[in-house]
Amino acid sequence: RNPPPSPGLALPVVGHLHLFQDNPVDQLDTWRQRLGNIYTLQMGPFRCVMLSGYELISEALLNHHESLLERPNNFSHEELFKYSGIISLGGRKWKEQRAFLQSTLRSLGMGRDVMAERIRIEADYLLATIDGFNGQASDISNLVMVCVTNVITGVTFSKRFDQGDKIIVYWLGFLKRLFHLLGSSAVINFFPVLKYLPGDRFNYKELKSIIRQMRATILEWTEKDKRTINESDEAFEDIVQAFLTEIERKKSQGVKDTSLDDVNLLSSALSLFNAGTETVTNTIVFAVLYMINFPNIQAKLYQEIKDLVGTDRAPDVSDKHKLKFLTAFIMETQRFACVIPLGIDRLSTKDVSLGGFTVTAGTSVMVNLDSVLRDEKVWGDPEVFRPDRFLDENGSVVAKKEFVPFSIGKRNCIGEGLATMELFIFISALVQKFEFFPENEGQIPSMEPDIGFSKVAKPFKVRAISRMK
Ligand code: HEM
Repeated sequence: RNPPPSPGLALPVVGHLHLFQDNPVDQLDTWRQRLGNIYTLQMGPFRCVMLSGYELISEALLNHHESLLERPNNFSHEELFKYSGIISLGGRKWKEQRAFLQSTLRSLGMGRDVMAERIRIEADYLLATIDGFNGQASDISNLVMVCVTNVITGVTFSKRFDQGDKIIVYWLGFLKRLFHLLGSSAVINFFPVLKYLPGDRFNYKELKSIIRQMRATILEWTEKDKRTINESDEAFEDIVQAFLTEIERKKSQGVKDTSLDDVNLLSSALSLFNAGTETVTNTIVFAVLYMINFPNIQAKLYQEIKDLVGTDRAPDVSDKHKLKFLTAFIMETQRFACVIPLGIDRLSTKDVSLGGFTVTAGTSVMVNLDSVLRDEKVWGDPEVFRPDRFLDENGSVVAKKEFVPFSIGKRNCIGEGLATMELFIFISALVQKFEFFPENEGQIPSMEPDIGFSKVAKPFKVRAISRMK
């Protein structure tokens, strides 16, 4: 069968888990250098194959996509999400759910002016709140997350919240804790028996309780009883309205085998929050961190906006083609930060031949996006933060195929269009309005991230001095 090589002896019960060092992403890179772009890891009873480098990842996700569209049978997808919602569904139901959400997001304006307007309102709120700090050093990550969350609550439920709102304070607590716990409880994916230990050493019980509370909140936000559903409606103000209408249509057509039901409504709404808030928030926070680390780059970003847009109005999406250095800066921020380093795990449903090896059916397949975004052969100096790498000699933006923060193929990020718009509007607004400094002069906060399921900047405070006063 020619299985991909493994990094060493797989011990009974634990497999290769004992070989992991503190920083898992660095560890995977070390194995890649020794074993090549494809290798096997035995994680408890589960066989995983790790793919690195653009060639192999694109071969898997573009050429063999039909065999790699499912999610593995692990604790996160099975027990927490009960194989429901866009992230955890597989097969025909996933296809139905994805097509429905994609077309609903499009009809709600993803990539168009109406969506830009929604984001603009949140960007204005962000600027006004930061301005209110009057240059006092503060950690802005929670505030950014409120604004980014409001974009999703707007699209999903037509709701928005102010920073001090009790419900949003709770919600952010859930979201932040959820991402932390998805990292610390990941070991249960490979050793399900650990969840039966007394106490809650691996945060299994807490994680389940948080998901339960998030589902209850989402159910409340849908305001199902207060909505009037009309099956013939074609225009909707939010995803919930579109979803409930489709549920009614399916019912009246007598369709039973469908993913458009109440369970998937809650789970897909939860999926959009889980996938669409941390990622965008972290990227914006990293952008501010990099601006503090590289004042020359910050000055150049401001100068570009000042020269090409001015300071009387905020930059909008139609300015993007002019703001080439800013666009390159955002791309370099995404490359350098790589907030979802290992994508979301897949399951091979057939034997797949990859890189000269056989990945047998039933194997978990992980794609190491970090290995592509930091590949020395592609970028030359991947450890250097250099936005200019995305500009050619005429100053035009170069879109390299290896720029893959949203992954590739049929199951790539469904929110790419929305995220790209959010990053442009939020970051350009911040650059135009403020000059950012470290909390204490001369003490630059570290760019080294905390690594769990996602990469997060270590907490830092920033002084934002308004350029408009
Ligand atoms: C900078 C921001 C973002 C990054 C870097 C990012 C990255 C990713 C990555 C790497 C995947 C895994 C794709 C794969 O399995 O191959 C993914 C999936 C997904 N993302 Fe994003 N994402 C971002 C923002 C968003 C936003 C704003 C939304 C909400 C609209 C969103 C919704 C999703 C969903 C629902 C999936 C699962 C898709 C599926 O299973 O079919 N993401 N994202």
